Amino acid sequence: RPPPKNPPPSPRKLPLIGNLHQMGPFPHRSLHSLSQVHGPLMLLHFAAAPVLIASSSSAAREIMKTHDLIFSNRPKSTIWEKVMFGAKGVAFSPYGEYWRQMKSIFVLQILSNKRVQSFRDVREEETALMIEKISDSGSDVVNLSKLIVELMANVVCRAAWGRKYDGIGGKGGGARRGFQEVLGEVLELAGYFDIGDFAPWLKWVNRVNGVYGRAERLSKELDEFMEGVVEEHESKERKIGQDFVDVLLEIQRENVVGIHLQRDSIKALISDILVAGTDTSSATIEWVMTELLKHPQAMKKLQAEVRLIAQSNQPVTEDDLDQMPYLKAVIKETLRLHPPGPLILPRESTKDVQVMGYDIAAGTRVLVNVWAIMRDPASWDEPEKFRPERFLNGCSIDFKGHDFELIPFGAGRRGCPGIQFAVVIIELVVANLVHKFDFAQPDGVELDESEAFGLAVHKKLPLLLVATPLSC
Ligand code: HEM
Repeated sequence: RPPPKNPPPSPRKLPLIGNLHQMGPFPHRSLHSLSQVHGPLMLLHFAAAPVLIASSSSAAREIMKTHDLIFSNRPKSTIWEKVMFGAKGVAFSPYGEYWRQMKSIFVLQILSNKRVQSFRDVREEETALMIEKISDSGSDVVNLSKLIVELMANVVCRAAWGRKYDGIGGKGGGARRGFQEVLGEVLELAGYFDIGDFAPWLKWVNRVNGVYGRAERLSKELDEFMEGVVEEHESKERKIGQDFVDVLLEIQRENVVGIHLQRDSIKALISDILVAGTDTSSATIEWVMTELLKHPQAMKKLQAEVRLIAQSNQPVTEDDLDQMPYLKAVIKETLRLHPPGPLILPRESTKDVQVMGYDIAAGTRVLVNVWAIMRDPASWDEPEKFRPERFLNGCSIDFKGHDFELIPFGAGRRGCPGIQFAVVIIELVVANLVHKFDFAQPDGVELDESEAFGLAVHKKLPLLLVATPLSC
């Protein structure tokens, strides 16, 4: 095919590797710097593959709204396919009828408002347990990051299959190692940059360095694990509940969506929830607490709001959350500055199309740099500052995918179906933490804000704190 006549501006590329040398360890930051020279829509090359980079809210709107249908495909991911049951879930399945049916199961059945509500007890119990662990630590240093990761894994696993992540073995009585370790490795590999997806002639690199071998081993382990979960749910002795696996098995039995839901699809959908739902939410809570520690005035203001609404000797409940506008503003501001997926998930064009007047060829990958968009001075006053107040006083900007200057959950057909599931647990955990404790850095420990890039961008170093209960 001849190259498009009017492509977007491109930084100079090198033979064979294209622009890969310009990526660095934090691609969202490198791409942001490049966009300041080449503009809000750039065409880069990762090896030979063209990759469109959108770095402004208008570019994002054209891609995820005006031409959403054309950009609703996901590019093929070899690792995701190997580990996640042939990518038969929602997140990486190609756009088409199968994806539409899986997404409708997510939106209407698994992550509907009613279903998310039904896990209220799970969220409140797990939050109370975490608060108890912190209380028990006395004046010792608490690794809050670790507690938050465990809490999120417990909440998601209890919603998915009715038990905590460490309370279940694989098929035949036990996986070879704990589920937490398996999940940790799945998350690590899911965030791996696979050069073989951009330059098939470089796939040998991942065979030699063992990444594909690891993915294949991990896929067997995950399959064994999920098979144990599904078999347990099918067993006649078990009382039918309403966790995600129960819902999926019922859809399978009753043929609700008009297709036979295969066993691998059930395992893939559950795995999608584990991968997309745990790390993103725990990273967000970590960043909220980090920003609050860095900004004592905001912490005080939030504590005052929460302590006014919730009774001092009772935990904050989900009923209380609607009366906490500052809490909601703090969470929005944190997602603006620290989106767990700074480049969201990649998209791919299915047809030739024009974006902002430039020609984009079919089959072009797309990365929307929401990190850059949400720090764009054209949309935000003092964008680098943490100022939750910007979302108060009648500001109607929300992150549900309509305001393209704030899109940490993406937008359009491929937008995140887990917003409600994520937001309610994030709000509940943060409200309970600041309600119950005053926090301080341990002596001699600086508040570190470095990032670790992966499927979700976390803090590089764990958040270590000393927690003093309110009553002291
Ligand atoms: C703070 C928490 C979360 C953030 C920031 C987040 C962000 C995102 C983003 C940016 C995308 C890509 C959207 C696009 O391409 O436009 C996405 C997709 C997705 N998310 Fe989330 N997410 C979060 C929590 C969750 C939770 C809790 C679940 C499930 C329980 C979930 C399930 C999914 C799924 C299945 C997709 C793929 C959708 C598709 O391809 O059609 N996410 N998420």
